[in-house]
Amino acid sequence: MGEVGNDKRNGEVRYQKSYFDVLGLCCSSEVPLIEKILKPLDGIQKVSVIVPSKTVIVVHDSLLISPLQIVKALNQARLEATIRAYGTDNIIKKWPSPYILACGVLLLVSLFKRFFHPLQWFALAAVVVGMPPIIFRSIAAVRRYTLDINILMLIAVGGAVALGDYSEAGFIVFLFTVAEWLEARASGKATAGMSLLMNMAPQKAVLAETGQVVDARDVKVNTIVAVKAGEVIPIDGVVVDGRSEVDERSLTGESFPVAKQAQSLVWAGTLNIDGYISVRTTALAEHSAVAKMARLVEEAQNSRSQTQRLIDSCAKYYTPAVVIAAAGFAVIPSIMRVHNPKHWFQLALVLLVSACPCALVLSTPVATFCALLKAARVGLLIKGGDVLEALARIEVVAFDKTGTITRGEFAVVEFCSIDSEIALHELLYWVASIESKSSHPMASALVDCARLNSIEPKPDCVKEFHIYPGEGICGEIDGKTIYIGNKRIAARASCETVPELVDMKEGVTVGHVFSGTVPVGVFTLSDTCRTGSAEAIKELKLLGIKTAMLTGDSTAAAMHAQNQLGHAIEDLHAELLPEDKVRIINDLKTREGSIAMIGDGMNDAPALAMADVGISMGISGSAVAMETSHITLMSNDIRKIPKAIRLARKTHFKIIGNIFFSIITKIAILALAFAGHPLLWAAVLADVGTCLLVILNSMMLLRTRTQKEKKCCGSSHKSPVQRTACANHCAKGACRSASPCGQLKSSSCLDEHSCHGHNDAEELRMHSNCEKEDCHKESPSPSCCQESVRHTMNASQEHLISITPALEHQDDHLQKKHCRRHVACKHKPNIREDHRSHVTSGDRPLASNSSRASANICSNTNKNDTGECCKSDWEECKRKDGCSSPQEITREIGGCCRSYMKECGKKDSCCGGGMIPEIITE
Ligand SMILES: Nc1ncnc2c1ncn2[C@@H]1O[C@H](COP(=O)(O)OP(=O)(O)OP(=O)(O)O)[C@@H](O)[C@H]1O
Ligand SMILES: [Zn+2]
Repeated sequence: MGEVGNDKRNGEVRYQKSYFDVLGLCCSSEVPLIEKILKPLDGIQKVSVIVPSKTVIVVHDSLLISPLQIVKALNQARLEATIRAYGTDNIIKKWPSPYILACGVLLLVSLFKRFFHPLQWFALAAVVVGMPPIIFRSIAAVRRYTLDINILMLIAVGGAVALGDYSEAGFIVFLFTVAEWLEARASGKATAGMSLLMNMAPQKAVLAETGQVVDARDVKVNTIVAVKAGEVIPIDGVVVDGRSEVDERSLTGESFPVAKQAQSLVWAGTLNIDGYISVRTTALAEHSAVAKMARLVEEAQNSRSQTQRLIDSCAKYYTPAVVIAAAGFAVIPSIMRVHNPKHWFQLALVLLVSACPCALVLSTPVATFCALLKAARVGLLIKGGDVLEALARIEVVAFDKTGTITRGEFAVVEFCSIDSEIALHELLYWVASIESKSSHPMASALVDCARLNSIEPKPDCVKEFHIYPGEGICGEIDGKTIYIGNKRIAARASCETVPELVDMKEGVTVGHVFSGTVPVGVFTLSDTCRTGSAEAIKELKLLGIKTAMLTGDSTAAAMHAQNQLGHAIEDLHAELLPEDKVRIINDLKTREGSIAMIGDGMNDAPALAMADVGISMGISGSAVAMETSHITLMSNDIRKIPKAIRLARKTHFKIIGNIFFSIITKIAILALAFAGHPLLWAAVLADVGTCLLVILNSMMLLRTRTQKEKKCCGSSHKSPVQRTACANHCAKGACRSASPCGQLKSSSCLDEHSCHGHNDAEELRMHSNCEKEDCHKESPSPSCCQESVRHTMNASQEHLISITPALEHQDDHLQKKHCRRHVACKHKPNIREDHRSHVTSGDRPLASNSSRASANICSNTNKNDTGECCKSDWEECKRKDGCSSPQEITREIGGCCRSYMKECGKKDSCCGGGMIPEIITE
């Protein structure tokens, strides 16, 4: 695949990154060889060798040297290099080469020498047929003064022939060549997944205006591209028109489709399932998230872990030492004229073959490679083997609260002016204008609240904007200096008193507004825990890991989250400044041991860097956090964290197993040789066999647990706890709980267990993650488990089946009644002071008077027949986050929009695609 890197299109320098499959790349011992070949060539900028996948990546100047010339140079050393074409996996040789087959047949015939002695020459013929590739590669290695496995094998075969042991020589050749072929096959399979990851984004894009098909790399930022149903989005961007569902599995590992419409962000490499959208690009193709991810994974493959470095440096001494010892065993006895020189010579040959550290050298990188690949597939970007090793040792996991444990999607509960001189809409205008410059999750809630009340924030009118990390922000607007933040901001505003809110809703975050030194406003915001937060923490506990919460938010808000999590978190720290977080991480590190920190925001970056493993949230999260962290969760599902730790631990055991196994076989063979049985063929078998076993053992990490999942999803006689666990670990190809209220099952699950057919309320609850029992008790229809359309997608991206289960005929009336009791906005304002005016986020006409005003007005005036309720506005849903169900009927009534679902998640019982959200004016 040729990929243009940092090219200067107008200038002459045009660096290109080319990928080569190098089948002759056996183990790390060949890395220096390849570097020696390529580095001196003109126009080569960087060479990276990925041993486990037999891949060489070269960054070169395409004008000075072409990929073809590079291949030629590699093949002069008999390395069997080919250019990897775009979109194809590296060549997996299905059958061994005719030479290997011929070698095998000849060897087989020679076994009959007992009956007819001259047949022994067939063994020699087998050697002759199978040897050429080994000889050529040895010559290439000798020319470059490197000692590699080919030379060792050549000496061993030569020695066996010299001893007249033709069968033995034939066996060595055959075993070696067959094992090489098997290895190539195995690593080819592992790489197939890798190149899939690299080639996720398409190379072509369609310009919306002209319909012209262009190279994705030539598309500039702010170009509108068209993406039809079934097509992969070519470049990161924002939807400007159209509506569809997008499968982001390739990026996030999440198998449920995400609804997109105007203003939604879309990512290159994700699949547009069912609608036509036009996308305004926000990045160049090479800077898209998927390209970044591919680059990181690639770099991760190249970085060597500590264990690996240790092994590599041992191997460096091991091979020459054993070769010298072998030479000693061959020469000294013959000088001393011992009575049995042949025995000693054989012993020397066994030693020589055992000098190859192949399996040992491969033990770490192959396992790491497979683990990183597996992680990337489920939406976990791990930056290297070292991180994986550190992750396996983690003893404490610290979470940031906002945006990590909670959704970070705040809703304004109250917004009050406490200064009779300042009208509410004016205050809201100031706050929203200044907040539009902030990226804090609270900021967007306040801006939204203003917009809902027909106030358009004007960030351009804000001067002297300043952020006080952990405290809030300030800015100058209309000639006034406005401070917005928690109670700490009072000190910044040089105000000594902080107005307290009386009769406040539990668990809300309180914000204060100061104009100069005068307190002018108070607001409260609420946020909810993410689906799966509690589970993730429980799972970490099962893994024996301690959990902590470090938040800049108030103690009350932290306690509220803790309550929602069922007091699962052991260590709680609130009202922290970024530097406090760093200090606590340090404390925990010395007190408890290895620590991982998970955060999303910019102010978490120092803490992420301080932790042994820093984990950042989401592709859309803060870029700084993504840079400083060691792991990025491509989706916001923190349940992936225990998964990652499990994977890391498993990899650790695999590596230990590999190392142990490769050492023990060497020792066994040498012990056998010294005990008087120098078996040359056994030594070769042990060498190539362990190599192969190490690869296969590591590849088990890539296995998907389909079998187990099928069983667990299908079985109905499991305990609820078991079923939750199973629903959660079910990944691709099995059922999976998705959003708090929506659940999707993929084809295999639907087909095999007809999950959508069962009506067992308990089962539905388990699958849909609705935590409240009364969900089903109150509404007989499976309202909780009803993402109404379940998508089945298969990898071919063409066969799209959507199954619409019979969920439409729900008892509408019952739901309405039910909803009325739960849905938000019925909250009555608590006005304690006479001059406090009040707004809630769902309200439109703003009570702009400063008197005892309370306004709970729906964002949409569609009242229902009784006149007391109104449906949530579809337009608003659309703008906020989009409809998560493609069902048109639900769309119209807005019942499916996620902001509604979010509300549902909070209320537990009202979740479902077909229901009508109502906002009640009291
Ligand atoms: N833009 C802002 N507008 C209003 N208040 C803010 C803003 N930024 C910060 N604050 C206040 O400062 C507090 C601390 O913010 P910080 O970003 O450190 O933590 P957080 O995001 O609330 O929580 P966590 O540390 O769990 O992510 C917030 O709880 C909020 O009260
Ligand atoms: Zn070897």
